[in-house]
Amino acid sequence: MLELRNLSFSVNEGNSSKEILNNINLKIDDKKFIVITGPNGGGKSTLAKIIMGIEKPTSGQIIFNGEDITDWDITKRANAGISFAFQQPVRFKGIGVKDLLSIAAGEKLTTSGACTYLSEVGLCAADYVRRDVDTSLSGGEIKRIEIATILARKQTKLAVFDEPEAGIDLWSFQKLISVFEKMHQEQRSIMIISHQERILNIADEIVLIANGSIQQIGTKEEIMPQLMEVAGVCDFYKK
Ligand SMILES: Nc1ncnc2c1ncn2[C@@H]1O[C@H](COP(=O)(O)OP(=O)(O)OP(=O)(O)O)[C@@H](O)[C@H]1O
Repeated sequence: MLELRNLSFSVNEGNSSKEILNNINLKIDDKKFIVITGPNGGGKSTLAKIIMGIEKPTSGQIIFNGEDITDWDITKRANAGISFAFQQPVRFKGIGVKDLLSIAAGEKLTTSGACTYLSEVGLCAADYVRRDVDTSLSGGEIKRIEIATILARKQTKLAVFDEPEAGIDLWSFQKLISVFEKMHQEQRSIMIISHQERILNIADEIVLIANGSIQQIGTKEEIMPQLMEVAGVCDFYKK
């Protein structure tokens, strides 16, 4: 499904270059659920942005379903079936929640159709379906609405979520776990960037990224000891 080959990413800082990702090699097979984890600033979000086409790698290749998509723009990648939920979702003044879900679905949704997706992410649909996707929504609300847009995108083959748990209350978090499990059962590939042990628990495979490099790939049992060794990360893994 997705293969990252020798992927590196650097940015210019004054007269020098700062390396953010260094020689990342990773395969995400069809229908796999992988979690990317690791300490703050390790390069996880940058990797997700490179997969979606928001950032361009300095070197390396991205192969999706056998095609080299390294030079494809965001729209082409989205049309090919890659969906992305931002760590901090974008807000749109003047666009309603129902409109946004319709854009994601690629068809004009009925109110009840839009409500189905909102209910799946634990929102009382009637309260939100007529709201705008603007700054009046709380952080947890906009996060869940964005996750609902990914559910509405039926052509999604690979869904990438950047810290979906951020700002989500405990009850809704349990709902989200069910959403990810359902997506997995629907045979979509899922990549979630997360610090949450309950998300690590349901992954097929966990990738530990620190200092811009993949440190280890394995099951939760294999990864946990190394995870705890990576300086300063222990506090982030809350049960
Ligand atoms: N455009 C940029 N210019 C300069 N530095 C950048 C740029 N983009 C990312 N970085 C730096 O690269 C590092 C990796 O950032 P990234 O957001 O990918 O980390 P992360 O692993 O997702 O962290 P977190 O867990 O805190 O979300 C950070 O030190 C960040 O400040």
